[in-house]
Amino acid sequence: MTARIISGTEIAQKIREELKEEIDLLKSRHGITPGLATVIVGDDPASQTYVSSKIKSCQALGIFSTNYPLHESTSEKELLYLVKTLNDDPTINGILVQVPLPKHINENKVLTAIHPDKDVDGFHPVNIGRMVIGEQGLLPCTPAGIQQMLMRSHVETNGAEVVIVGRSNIVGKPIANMLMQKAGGANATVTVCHSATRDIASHTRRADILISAIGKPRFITADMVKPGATVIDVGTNEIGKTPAGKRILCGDVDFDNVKTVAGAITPVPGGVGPMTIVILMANTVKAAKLAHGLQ
Ligand SMILES: Nc1nc2c(c(=O)[nH]1)N[C@@H](CN(C=O)c1ccc(C(=O)N[C@@H](CCC(=O)O)C(=O)O)cc1)CN2
Repeated sequence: MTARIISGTEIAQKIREELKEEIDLLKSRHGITPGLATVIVGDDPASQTYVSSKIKSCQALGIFSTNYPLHESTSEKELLYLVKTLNDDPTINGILVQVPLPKHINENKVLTAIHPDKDVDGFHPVNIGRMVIGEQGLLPCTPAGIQQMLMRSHVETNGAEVVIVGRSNIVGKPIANMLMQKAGGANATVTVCHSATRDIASHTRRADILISAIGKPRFITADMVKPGATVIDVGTNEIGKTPAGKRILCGDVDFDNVKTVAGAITPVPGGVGPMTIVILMANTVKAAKLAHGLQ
């Protein structure tokens, strides 16, 4: 048996088509063009790839985007000043500061300086709080992308055993909360494994839905997966470069072996990654509608 492939590339394309219609209507009926500001500090190649993908996605959809590539030495004070300027800019509905930031900058201080209504990453405590209590807000892109993959692929989540490996602030913790939600959520039973968890495999083998977001290449092996389980691989681990210098990626999951056990699986690349980008686009449109009292 070989697992069904859950293609983030295909699902993201479908969502992009839906968004394009929404954006065209915003423009034709209300004269509104959603605006996204992207901020990147330093020259990390992976971050540059991701921000470039976000900008290209804006251009394809007709979202106004403006990029602020800052030098590695940019001070925290200078970055906070830029964020404040963008908070006050009416043409900008969403602000994205690419993480990780250089060590001399307090990341949480910068991310919480973004106005919650422009926090299209869904990282701000106000949006995290809204998510936890089930109120409308801006959801973090990768967790919301995973939720869309599960919903649109008709993966049964109600009462499902979900095991998440990883407890980061941008994936593990928020996806755990989202999938345990009842109203509008997955209504699942959630376990979160992390660096202090003993015998991780004893948990992963229980999972109907296994989500790995730890950044360890091929960490999840076939013996760690329940036959027929749905496996969501959030890992984007660089394991080398092509002769042309392009990054070679693999996920947290040993895809070639796990796909012989799993019932459904997401690939890397082409799985969760594209969903992160398209949910960012959706959040920017949502923020634009909110700013104009249409949401
Ligand atoms: N401000 C933010 N910073 C970061 C976020 C985020 O959501 N907001 N998430 C991650 C990185 N990330 C988004 O920026 C991200 C990761 C991967 C992809 C993606 O499309 N990956 C492709 C492969 C791309 C490649 O060739 O490297 C895939 O998996 O198919 C998009 C966005 C950390 N920082």
